Amino acid sequence: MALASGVRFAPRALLRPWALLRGTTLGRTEPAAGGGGDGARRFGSQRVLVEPDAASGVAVMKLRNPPVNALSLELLTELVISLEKLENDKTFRGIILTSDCPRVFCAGLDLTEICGRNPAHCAEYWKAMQELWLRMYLSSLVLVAAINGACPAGGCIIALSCDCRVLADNPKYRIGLNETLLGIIAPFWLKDTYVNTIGHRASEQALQLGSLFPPAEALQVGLVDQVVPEDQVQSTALSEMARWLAVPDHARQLTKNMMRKATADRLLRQRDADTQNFVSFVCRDSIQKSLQAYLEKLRQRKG
Ligand SMILES: CC/C=C\C/C=C\C/C=C\CC/C=C/CC(=O)SCCNC(=O)CCNC(=O)[C@H](O)C(C)(C)COP(=O)(O)OP(=O)(O)OC[C@H]1O[C@@H](n2cnc3c(N)ncnc32)[C@H](O)[C@@H]1OP(=O)(O)O
Repeated sequence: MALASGVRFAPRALLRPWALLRGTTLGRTEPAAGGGGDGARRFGSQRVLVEPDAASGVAVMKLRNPPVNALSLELLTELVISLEKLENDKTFRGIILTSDCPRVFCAGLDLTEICGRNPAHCAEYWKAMQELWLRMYLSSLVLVAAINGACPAGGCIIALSCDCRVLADNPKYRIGLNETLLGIIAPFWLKDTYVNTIGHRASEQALQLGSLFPPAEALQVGLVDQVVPEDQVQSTALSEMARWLAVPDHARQLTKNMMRKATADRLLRQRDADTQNFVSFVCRDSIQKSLQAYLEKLRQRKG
């Protein structure tokens, strides 16, 4: 997205996301329940519901990939497209990101995308993950995460890519990077995002231990900015948004860029190497075995 200074803020898509979406409903616009004018029209895709409010310049973007909003390739792609659409529409200055699935904000990577898949698929998947992170982390819009459910691993990264996080006060809604408990390792740009948010020492501990923080601890360590009763998450996110939108866009955007560019550039410089690392790591027999075992455990603990 172009800034007043002419600096291009978010990297252009290196993917060809449209190709994935043939036959989906992306781009369809429908009236919101009880809505009337343009400002109340929804658009979106199968897995991302966008409720734009032109009057306030704020859109609510809801993840709806049941049961747990796992980041499938399709969800990643649809998120990038929806974000780009809002960024290209000068009406919008902010997005509230939340979940349409009960009790889960986002379960992180869709493990079925990297279990028993060939290297080419894993590479395509990881590039889509990189793309979403880059787009969100550098977005010129204000992004507020209204975290209304569990938020492990990749879910936490989605939340950390936002400018501000409001978490519902429910002990089951834990947030953090638990990769080590799955026998995998957070890549450097997830680690950098963590360090940028909660500092080096806290990240060192939390990453090695694979800590998932309940709300009070998440607030204490600085992973989230507010913890509020569940029925106040949306209204609090809107109040936070108002606070951020009170700042002139150009000053806030340039400051955000100043704070985040070095971290994003680090990935941009070594994107291919990062993809190769990921693919060779997750395709190892031993890693495939632990991912399979973890998925099996998730499936069995149901009911
Ligand atoms: C030397 C090193 C060099 C280089 C390193 C390079 C790269 C590094 C490598 C890898 C880094 C990769 C980064 C990974 C980040 C991630 O995001 S990994 C994913 C981690 N996610 C989790 O651990 C969450 C797991 N899920 C849960 O804990 C719970 O499901 C949750 C609390 C979210 C919700 O609980 P509940 O409501 O009770 O739901 P269920 O547990 O019953 O689940 C319902 C069905 O959903 C399936 N499912 C859950 N999570 C996932 C998932 N992440 N992917 C796919 N599927 C998932 C679950 O199996 C149930 O399915 P079923 O209905 O039984 O078929």
